[in-house]
Amino acid sequence: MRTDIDSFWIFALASKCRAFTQENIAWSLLIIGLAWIVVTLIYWAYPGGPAWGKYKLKNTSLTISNPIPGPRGFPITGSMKLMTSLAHHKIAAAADACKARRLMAFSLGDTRVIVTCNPDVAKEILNSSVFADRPVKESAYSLMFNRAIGFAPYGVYWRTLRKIASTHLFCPKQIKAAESQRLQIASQMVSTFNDREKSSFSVREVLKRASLNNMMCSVFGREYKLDSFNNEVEELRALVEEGYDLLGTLNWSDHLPWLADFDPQKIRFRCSNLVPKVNRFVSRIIAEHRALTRSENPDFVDVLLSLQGHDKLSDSDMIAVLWEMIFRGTDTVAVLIEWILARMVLHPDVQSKVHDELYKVVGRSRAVAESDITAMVYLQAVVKEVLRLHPPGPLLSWARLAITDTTIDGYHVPKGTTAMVNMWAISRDPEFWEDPLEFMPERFVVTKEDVLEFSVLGSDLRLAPFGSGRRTCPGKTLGITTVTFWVASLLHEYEWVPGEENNVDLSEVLRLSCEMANPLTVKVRPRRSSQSPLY
Ligand code: HEM
Repeated sequence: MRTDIDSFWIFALASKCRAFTQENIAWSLLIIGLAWIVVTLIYWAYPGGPAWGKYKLKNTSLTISNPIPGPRGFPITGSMKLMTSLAHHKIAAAADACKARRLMAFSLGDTRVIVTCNPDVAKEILNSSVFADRPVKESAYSLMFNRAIGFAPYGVYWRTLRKIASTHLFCPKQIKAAESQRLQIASQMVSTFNDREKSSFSVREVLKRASLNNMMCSVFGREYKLDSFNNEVEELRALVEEGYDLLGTLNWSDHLPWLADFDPQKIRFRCSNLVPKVNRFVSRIIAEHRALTRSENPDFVDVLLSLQGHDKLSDSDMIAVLWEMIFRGTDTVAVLIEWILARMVLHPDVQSKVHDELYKVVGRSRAVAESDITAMVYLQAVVKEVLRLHPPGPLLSWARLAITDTTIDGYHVPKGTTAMVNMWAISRDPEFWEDPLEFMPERFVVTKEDVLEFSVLGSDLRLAPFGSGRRTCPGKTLGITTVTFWVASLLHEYEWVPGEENNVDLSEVLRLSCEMANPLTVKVRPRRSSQSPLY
């Protein structure tokens, strides 16, 4: 009330004062507007665009050597356009145009970003403790991912989760324990495809369902048949789909904070609708586990419930961790298998070499077992070659965040900068790969005794589709085991040929993972005359 009276007197006085004429107010606004435009243009003129210019101008006392080269983009928004559809292609093209493949700077609104298309610089970034944090998007916060491994800030809580993951969830014993479940799902996939033998069909639906069922079993201990409809699976599928969409969307409010109140893309609104549903779903499963006595084969919920002392998690943290596992483990695996099958259809000569290897290692009389995979050198090379040309996370899925000021490739990188690695560009670079666009699994087959096997698990940054360093993918062994075994089973049972339309379209679409833009359509021909069940 008092404030209203004060403002009344101020306006009354101002109206009497000659300085506050309409003309003067208009001039003042014009000058302020012009000053704002000038400052905006000065920010924008700096290499890398407005966010980098703002940093430079606010830190004039810092003697920052030469700036990191990069596109300016637009004033205020910077290079948002780089992050819309197929960001990995656009970023690589921009890096070429700016001659900045080693390190390029750009702005996403107020966010300073660096990106590299070079393996040495990628190693410097990913293996540095300075970049052990992640920039957290609003959607990730809203969807509780800041309490799960992927987006938890670097610190004690994140370290505890990583320790739990490596000692309990992804340890060799736990992966081995889920072998029979993978075998059963492989068998169900084979039967499903057998029913579709006569005509061409899309494989995506079956792969996504198989992958979701696999994660439902590992995480929640739920076993579902691939060909039967189940409300619980459908419910979870819808929740996961909505989550993918939200996390995969570039949220303008993350980079232009003044937009946040308006929620222009309705991301906050959709997240707030989704979270209670996820909470209800996962809480119900946790409650059921609490009510039961421990099973012999513990699932992830059992493992988390059994933790004691410092490692014990609250229910809400458990929900976040379990939800993330379903989320991360489902689409990466399905997306990668679809790319592998597409390449098999496109390169029948390579497919027949895998068939030969299957014949030698497994024979025709029995199904593939996981223990056969170690002897299948050529199949493993095929998986690596597909990871090289079609990494599910071409920009390594989630970026890193600089915790302190640091130096990368001789350039000053300030605290709070987001760092990305364009793995897609690195693994197609002719400087590091011979005939990089050719599909040649042979490049990964060790021929001479003195040549070391190429590991894709993060030690060689020319191909590190699971990332590297402290925040490398904890599910990589599980992921690669599942993919290789399922592909071996599918190729052992069938020959994969083009569908009626006779075309395999390798165009990509980048959501949370990089998928085939047009789902693969195929026909199958059984290879083993008597279709003996696998299980
Ligand atoms: C083909 C399969 C997979 C691929 C290509 C893949 C790829 C990746 C990549 C590139 C990262 C970021 C690494 C970095 O920043 O250095 C990541 C992180 C992560 N992945 Fe995977 N992943 C796969 C399977 C899985 C599976 C099966 C799970 C779990 C069930 C999983 C759970 C995670 C988690 C929790 C993180 C976050 C780690 C952290 O921030 O500490 N991933 N993954």
